Parts: sequence; C-alpha cells; structure tokens
Amino acid sequence: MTAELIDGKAFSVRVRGLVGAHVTRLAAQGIVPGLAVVLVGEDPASEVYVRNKGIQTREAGMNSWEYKLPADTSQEALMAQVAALNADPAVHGILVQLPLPKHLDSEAVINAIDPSKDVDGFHILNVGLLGTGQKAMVPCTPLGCLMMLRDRLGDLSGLNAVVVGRSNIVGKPMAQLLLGESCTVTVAHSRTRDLAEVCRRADILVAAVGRPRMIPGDWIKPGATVIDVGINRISEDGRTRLVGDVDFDSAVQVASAITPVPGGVGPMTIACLLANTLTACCRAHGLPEPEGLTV
Ligand SMILES: NC(=O)C1=CN([C@@H]2O[C@H](COP(=O)(O)OP(=O)(O)OC[C@H]3O[C@@H](n4cnc5c(N)ncnc54)[C@H](OP(=O)(O)O)[C@@H]3O)[C@@H](O)[C@H]2O)C=CC1
Ligand SMILES: Nc1nc(=O)c2c([nH]1)NC[C@@H]1CN(c3ccc(C(=O)N[C@@H](CCC(=O)O)C(=O)O)cc3)C=[N+]21
Repeated sequence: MTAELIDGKAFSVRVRGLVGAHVTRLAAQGIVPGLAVVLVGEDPASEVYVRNKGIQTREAGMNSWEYKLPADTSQEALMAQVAALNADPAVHGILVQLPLPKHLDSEAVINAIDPSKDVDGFHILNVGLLGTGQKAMVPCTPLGCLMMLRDRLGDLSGLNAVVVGRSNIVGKPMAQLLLGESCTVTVAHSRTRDLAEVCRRADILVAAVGRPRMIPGDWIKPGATVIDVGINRISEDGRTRLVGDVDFDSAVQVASAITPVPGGVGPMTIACLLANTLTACCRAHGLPEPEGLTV
C-alpha cells in the first residue's frame, strides 16, 4: 500500500481562485485588497518567496508592494516603515519577512504592526486571540495545513495529533489549531525523549523541524496522515533539491496520506497569505468575511 498524495499545489490553486472571485466582487465596490511585504537584507531563498508572493498577489487581483531594505537597516528605520504602512489605508496586510538580521529586534517589529493588518498572525494580540479561541489572524502555514487536514479527514475530533517543532511561526500555532479541532495534541521538540515512540502514536503527524528527512517511515503509525512542513535545501547527486523533514520514500509506504515537498504545504502558505489579506480587507471595510477561508 502506498499513501495518497495531498496535492497542496492543486489545493492552493482552488483557494486562490476563491480569493480571486471575492476580489472581483470587491472591485465592483471600488475596493482593492493590498499586501505590503518588507524584506530586510539579501537572502536568496527569501527573495524567491517574496517574488512568488508578489506574483500571486497580483494574479489574484490585489495590490502588492515590496519594500527591500538594506541588511544594515536600523531598528528605527524599520519601525518607521511599519508605522507608515500601518497608517496607509490602501494597505490591508503587512508581512515582515523573517528571520530578520541579528541586530534587529523582531519581536518589537512584529508587535508594532497593526494587529488588524498582521496577516502572518504573529502579533501577540493575534497569538492571544488564537490561544483563547477568539477570532484572530491565523498564521498562514498552520492555516494551510488545517485546510488540507479538514479536506482529507473531515471531523478531526478525538484524533491523536503530534506536532514536531514548537516555533512561534509553525509548531505552536499548529498545536493551537489542532486543539481547537478537539484533537489530543502532543508538541514534541529537541528535548523530547523517545521521539520515535511519540510519533508512532500520531493519527496526524505534523513535522516542522528543519532537518532533512529526519522522520523515517518506521516512526509513522500505519494509516496516519502526514503533513510535512519542512523545506530543506540539500545538495545530492551533484544538484540542489528541496526535501522535507519526513523521509518521503519510506513514509509513503506506511501513511495513508502525505504532503510532498515541494508542492505540499509551501504553496498553501502563500494561498493563505492571500486569504488573510482578503479577510483583513473585508474587516477593515466592515464587510462580511469570506467563508471557508478562515477558521
Ligand atoms: N512550508 C512553509 O510554508 C514553511 C516551511 N517552513 C519550514 O519548516 C521547518 C521548521 O520551521 P520553523 O518552525 O521556523 O523552525 P525553527 O528552527 O524555528 O524550529 C524548529 C523546531 O524543531 C525542533 N527541533 C530541532 N531539532 C529537533 C530534533 N532533533 N528533534 C525534535 N525536534 C527538533 C526545535 O526544538 P527546540 O525548540 O527545542 O529547539 C524547534 O522547536 C523549516 O524547514 C522551515 O524551512 C517554515 C515556515 C513556512
Ligand atoms: N513573516 C514571514 N512569514 C512567512 O510565512 C515566512 C517567512 N516570514 N519566512 C520564511 C518562511 C518560509 N515560507 C515559505 C513560503 C512558501 C514556500 C513555497 O511556496 N514553497 C514551494 C517551493 C518553492 C521553491 O522552489 O523554493 C513548495 O514547497 O512547493 C516555502 C516557504 C514562508 N515563510
């Protein structure tokens, strides 16, 4: 038996189509959702993501602005950029690409973003709203993972979910969303004892570690649904390629469904960023929120 592929790329096309249809409807009222992305320094991988975000934002009919600031940008200059975007009514979503260069205080920058424009869902207010089950801006990567899980499994209640990784941008919000779906949630990390045994209990296994192919097939419960968030650039056989945190070739023999890398969680992350920008725009204009694009 081999697992079914969860095609995040195809799913993201559907989500972006839904977003585009809402944007067309807003255009008739003279409203255009807008997303501003701020990138500090020159990281080639980040530049690829930022470019893709810009292309897809415009394809969905939204406004897109990119601010590329030099690597030696000061905290004050970055805060001033954020303040200007907060004050601009044409900007409904603000994303500051992470990680920031070491001399910058990313917590202060994120918490300076107007929470209603925080389409990453990283502001402490949105983190608190999500943690208490209130309406929030939900981080894009976990939101995309949840959409795929709901689509595949329907009701998730009572399932054992294991999230490997406890970062503020993926692991923790993923765990909160799964708890909100009434899963029994375990969050594992670098200090977890006997990670193999913990993973083997998972009906839903979410890997967000950043270590190429760390999770082999024999850590996976037969029939489990596996979501591989990891994006690791490795060189192999003389070329560079992307691999996940899960050893795909062995996992596919055991799981019932699995997301590939590339073509899994990554494209859904960008689709959810567009969905969050649309949601922020609707809220800013006092319009009803689009259905099926938020939790
Ligand atoms: N597809 C997408 O859209 C996105 C993909 N990513 C990818 O997801 C991965 C994770 O990203 P992110 O959450 O930002 O990463 P972080 O580096 O912030 O967090 C990694 C987590 O993995 C844990 N970890 C590290 N080593 C081990 C180990 N040996 N065993 C168990 N746990 C371990 C760490 O534990 P501890 O806390 O104890 O240090 C930490 O909690 C990366 O590959 C990243 O590129 C990220 C964002 C979006
Ligand atoms: N403030 C902030 N918000 C983020 O959401 C954020 C961030 N900072 N910093 C970096 C990470 C990473 N991230 C990805 C988004 C899309 C793909 C993606 O589309 N991946 C494609 C492959 C792309 C390629 O070929 O390189 C795929 O998996 O199929 C990957 C990674 C968002 N992040």
